Amino acid sequence: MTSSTSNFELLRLDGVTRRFGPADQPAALSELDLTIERGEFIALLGPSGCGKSTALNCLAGLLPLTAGSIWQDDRRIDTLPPEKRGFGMVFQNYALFPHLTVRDNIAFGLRMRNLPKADVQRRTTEAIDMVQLADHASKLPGQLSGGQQQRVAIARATVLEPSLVLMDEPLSNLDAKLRLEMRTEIRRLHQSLGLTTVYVTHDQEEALSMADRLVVMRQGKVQQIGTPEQVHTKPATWHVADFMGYRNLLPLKASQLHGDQVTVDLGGTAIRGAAQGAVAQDDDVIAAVRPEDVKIADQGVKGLVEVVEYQGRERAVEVVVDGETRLHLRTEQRVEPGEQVALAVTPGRLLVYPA
Ligand SMILES: Nc1ncnc2c1ncn2[C@@H]1O[C@H](COP(=O)(O)OP(=O)(O)OP(=O)(O)O)[C@@H](O)[C@H]1O
Repeated sequence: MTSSTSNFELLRLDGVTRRFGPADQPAALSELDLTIERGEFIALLGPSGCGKSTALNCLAGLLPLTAGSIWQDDRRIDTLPPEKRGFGMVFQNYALFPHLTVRDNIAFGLRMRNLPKADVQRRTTEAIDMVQLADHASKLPGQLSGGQQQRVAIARATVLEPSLVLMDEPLSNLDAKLRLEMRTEIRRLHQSLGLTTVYVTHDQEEALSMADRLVVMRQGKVQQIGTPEQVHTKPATWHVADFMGYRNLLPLKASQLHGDQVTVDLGGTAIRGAAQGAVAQDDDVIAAVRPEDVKIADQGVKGLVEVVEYQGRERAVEVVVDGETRLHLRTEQRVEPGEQVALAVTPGRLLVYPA
């Protein structure tokens, strides 16, 4: 094995920063600290423009760092060109060789390594099957759909079993059904080949279902690093909560404190939530709760149903409390616009952030 593909125990990003403009402007990526263990599946998650691709390109060696360093164990690698890093890459527009068939595109890297012919054939066939392209193996990239081309790129990158695989929204061109299948396939491949993967997506569901740890970013900065469960149930800031599906973000006041519990007043009804960060009495706060944790009840916060959207088994309902605060909830109950309802929040599910 050459040194470029040697494996590692830890990959460490230390204060990785990348600017595209002058130093008085916010950086595209600001002081990213992250340690990745061998075998981990890491998702970089966040809204458009938050710096995910910039982070991945810095890792890949496609963008020089403005500041900081990247280490593979005790070897500094941010000064190496991309090809010396030996990483597998699947990017949105990662060009295939147009004059080579699907099979030859996938086999290319293996052949370059002078592996025995039978090995090349076996591994290539496995990779083609994995991305479900057996029927297209003899076609040229130009004869494939965008999604099929992307699958060739995934197979081509992973067939080499690189020490690190970098993927930037690799499923973005696929239809919904195939996207779900490929999620599982990529995760399976990651596991069975013992890969280490860094995966960029703006799709929280994709990140939650695939990754061991999520790095949630906003405006070039890390907001939270944690397991899917940590990020999903205990978002570090209300921005992360917003991104993780806490659609109800209510600007309220903290009326009482009891340890780490906070009482807020919503439409004349006191509700208890768990303080996330430093909250003092009478502080302005943001109370966050998911639509699925707000229920129509016999008593509770009074509101007026304004919008009802049919969504199969459930309905998405928008209720106005006190004539101004909008609450989103999901219910199997039949309700109509104009109806008065009472709402209850599932105990323990209201999170209260400093505003
Ligand atoms: N080559 C460039 N020149 C100037 N600004 C850039 C360049 N590349 C990215 N940026 C800026 O850096 C910021 C982060 O961009 P980046 O592509 O990393 O975001 P992202 O989270 O990957 O977004 P998306 O999901 O839309 O791809 C954005 O404000 C973007 O406009």
